[in-house]
Amino acid sequence: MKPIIQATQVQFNYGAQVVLSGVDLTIHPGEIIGLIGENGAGKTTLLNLLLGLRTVKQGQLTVFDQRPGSMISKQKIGSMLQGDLPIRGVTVKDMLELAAVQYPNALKPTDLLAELELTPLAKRRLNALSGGQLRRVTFALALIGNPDLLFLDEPTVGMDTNAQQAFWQRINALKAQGKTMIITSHYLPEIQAVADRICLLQKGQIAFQGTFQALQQQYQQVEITCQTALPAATFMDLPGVTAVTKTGLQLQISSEAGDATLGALVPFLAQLKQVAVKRESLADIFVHLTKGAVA
Ligand SMILES: Nc1ncnc2c1ncn2[C@@H]1O[C@H](COP(=O)(O)OP(=O)(O)OP(=O)(O)O)[C@@H](O)[C@H]1O
Repeated sequence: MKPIIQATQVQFNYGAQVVLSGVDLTIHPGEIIGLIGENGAGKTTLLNLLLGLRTVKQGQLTVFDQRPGSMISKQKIGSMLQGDLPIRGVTVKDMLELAAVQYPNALKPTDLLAELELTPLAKRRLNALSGGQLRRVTFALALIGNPDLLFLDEPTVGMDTNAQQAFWQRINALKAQGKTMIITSHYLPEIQAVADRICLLQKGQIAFQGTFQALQQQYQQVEITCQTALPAATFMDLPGVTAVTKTGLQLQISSEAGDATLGALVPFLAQLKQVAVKRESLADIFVHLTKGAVA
């Protein structure tokens, strides 16, 4: 399948500050990419390059086989960027109608408002919306052109819990329709749940690209808990073990090589009860990978 986005050795700098370097990225139709990284890692800059708002300094970047910012790619992309402030004096419905005329396959504003449960806000001026309401309207603006490709930069910031749930339901529905998305978020459980692939940017470089499962496999930190009468010392020297604590019968083993440690526990299994293994979440792994790295 032909990729929608192809980045080869992309580099970008603001003056002397290199913000992105050596970025290779291929995104296929229907994929959801979770773009994560610390503050200042270069996520928004990458989205700006993909939108043609900034120009690549070195390397190649194509979107729908075109240079970023071309008319064809503009008509196929919907974006929700940080600090997006549409014209604030107009009403929600008028804003959507103004936006709709720019796209050949636009959705009907009233239908979209109904689908996103925004009809009660249709006649409200944008400057009379709360922060979370404005974010939801900005999402509607990203969808109005019925885009094939969506860039969503920290989309749920400011949304209340109900709005966030409705947002992720909508994202799953869009995924089912085959839309392609790049989503950045600092709420990593959201990214873990929705992304087909994670792309971790560190100081402007891609430090990891792949499924969450592949990241978990690469990062073998696990916590094993169980009940046993065996002394803690039995487990200290097993492969991968970094710490062992025991309180009463309750044993906790920390390991940096989960598969190796679990394998070495097999001979003891008859003496271990209620064994539980907790693998690291995306948020845990992110902390380990970025700890001490200042962007
Ligand atoms: N207009 C600009 N002029 C100069 N430097 C900039 C400009 N915009 C961003 N930068 C710098 O580029 C780097 C990358 O910024 P970017 O906004 O892409 O990071 P980010 O990963 O999106 O961060 P965050 O998670 O905080 O949104 C940062 O060091 C930032 O200070």
